[in-house]
Amino acid sequence: MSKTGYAAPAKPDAVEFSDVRIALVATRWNVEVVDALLAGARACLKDWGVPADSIGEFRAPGAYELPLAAATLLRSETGYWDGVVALGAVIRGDTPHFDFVAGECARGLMDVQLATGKPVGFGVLTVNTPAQAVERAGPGEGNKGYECAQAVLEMIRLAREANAGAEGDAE
Ligand SMILES: Nc1c(NC[C@H](O)[C@H](O)[C@H](O)CO)[nH]c(=O)[nH]c1=O
Ligand SMILES: CC(=O)[C@@H](O)COP(=O)(O)O
Repeated sequence: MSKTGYAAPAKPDAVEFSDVRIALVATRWNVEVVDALLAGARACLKDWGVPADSIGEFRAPGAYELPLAAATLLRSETGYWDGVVALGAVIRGDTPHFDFVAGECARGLMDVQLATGKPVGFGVLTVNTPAQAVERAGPGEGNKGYECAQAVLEMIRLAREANAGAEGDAE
C-alpha cells in the first residue's frame, strides 16, 4: 500500500489497451515540472500497452486553458480520442490568483468529462512551493502524471466492463 493508502489497480494484459487512443495535454507554465509529469504519463501508457502511435501530445498555455483544450480534443466529430490526460502545475504566488486558476481548472476538467462521458485525468499539481511540485513529479512511484494516466485507463476499463454487463443483460 502506498503512503497515501492508494491501492493500485490490476495491471492489464498485453492487449487490453492496444486499441485505445489517449491525448496528453500539458501546459507551458512551470515547464520543467510539467515535462516530468508528461514523462510519467508516457511511462504509464507504455506500461499499460497503449501503442506509441496512439498517443497524442498537445500543449496549452496554462492550467486555466486545460478545460477548453480537453473539450476541443474530446468533442471532435470523429470521437478519435478515448481519454485525455491533463497535465499542469499551479504554484501559489502572492495573490488569490492561484485559487481561481486551480479551482476553475479542476471544475472545468470535471465538467468536460461529465459532458463527454470520456475520462479526463486531473494531472495538475496545485502546490504551495516549487519543492512540493518537484516531489510529485519525480521518476517512479508518486509521479502524478503516471497516476493520472493510470486513472484514465482504469476509467476506460470500467466503462468497458459496464457496457459488457449491460450487453449481457440485454441478451
Ligand atoms: N500562475 C500559473 C498559471 N497562470 C496562467 C493561467 O493558467 C492562464 O494561462 C492565464 O491566466 C491566461 O488565461 N498557470 C499555470 O498553469 N500555473 C501557474 O502557476
Ligand atoms: C498561480 C498563479 O497565478 C501564481 O503563480 C501567480 O503569482 P501571483 O499570485 O504572485 O501573481
